[in-house]
Amino acid sequence: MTAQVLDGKATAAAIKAELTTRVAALRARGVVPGLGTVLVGDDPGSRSYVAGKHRDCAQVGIASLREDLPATATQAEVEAAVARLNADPACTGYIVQLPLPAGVDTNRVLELIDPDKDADGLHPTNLGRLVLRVKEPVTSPLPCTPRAVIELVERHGIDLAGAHVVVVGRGTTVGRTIGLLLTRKDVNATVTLTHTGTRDLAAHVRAGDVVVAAAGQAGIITADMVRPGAVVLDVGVSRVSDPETGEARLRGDVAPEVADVAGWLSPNPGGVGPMTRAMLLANVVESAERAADAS
Ligand SMILES: Nc1nc2c(c(=O)[nH]1)N[C@@H](CN(C=O)c1ccc(C(=O)N[C@@H](CCC(=O)O)C(=O)O)cc1)CN2
Repeated sequence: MTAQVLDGKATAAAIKAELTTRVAALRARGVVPGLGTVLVGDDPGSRSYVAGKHRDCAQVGIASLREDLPATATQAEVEAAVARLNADPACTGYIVQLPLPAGVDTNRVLELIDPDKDADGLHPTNLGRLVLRVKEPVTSPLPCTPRAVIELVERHGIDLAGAHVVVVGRGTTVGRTIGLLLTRKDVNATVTLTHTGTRDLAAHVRAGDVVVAAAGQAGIITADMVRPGAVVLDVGVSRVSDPETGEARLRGDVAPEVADVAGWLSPNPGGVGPMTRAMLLANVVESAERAADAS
């Protein structure tokens, strides 16, 4: 079997085209959505993701604002950047790029974000809303990567209702939050959350109709662990050095041979990553629409 491709690049492009129309409609009402970013340090991955977010904003007509701080920034300096974006009326939503350098308390920073400007859906108030609203629509931003996974699968015509989804990894941006979305009534999947402490990971993964690999460990999901025909989403990214050239290369959590077994597979790059960026834009547009409708 050769897996069909869950094409994140093409799907994200279609979503961005839809959002461009919605942003134009907001601008016609005098509302200009503005995304802010807080980037601390010079991690090449984080720098490139933030640059991509600003490029996306320019493409769809969202204004963008940057708070770039050095790796030596103190907790107080990071908190001051958050306070500036909270107070800036031109910023309708913003994100703090993760991970933050060691020495900065991530949870403390996330808690200081104005929940109404939380474009990542990672503020405790917004996560709490997601916990409480199982049946009714959620009218607050949703975590971008979990939303990206679900949107990518559904836009390829795959129904998640009743499916057994096995999630590998318990990080803040994906593993801990994706189950909250997948088990909502409108998605109706059943979720197993696995992590580094899980005994016999392979047996759990093999039981999945859908596998979400978000452990950040290159090639952890091998072909023998995947049920033939399963839907596999490769979310994790690791930078590994090429043994021959020594150059840094990006590798996903899913070994290439999984394509011979899976029914559907998201490429990495070109799968969940571009969709994560598209869902961030969707969060910003939806928040601006809600605010405009309320005023
Ligand atoms: N505040 C947040 N921090 C982080 C998040 C997040 O959702 N919010 N997720 C990840 C990083 N991330 C977004 O911030 C992200 C990762 C990857 C991509 C992407 O488009 N990747 C490309 C490949 C890019 C490359 O070649 O380097 C792809 O998959 O095709 C976008 C966003 C952690 N931090």
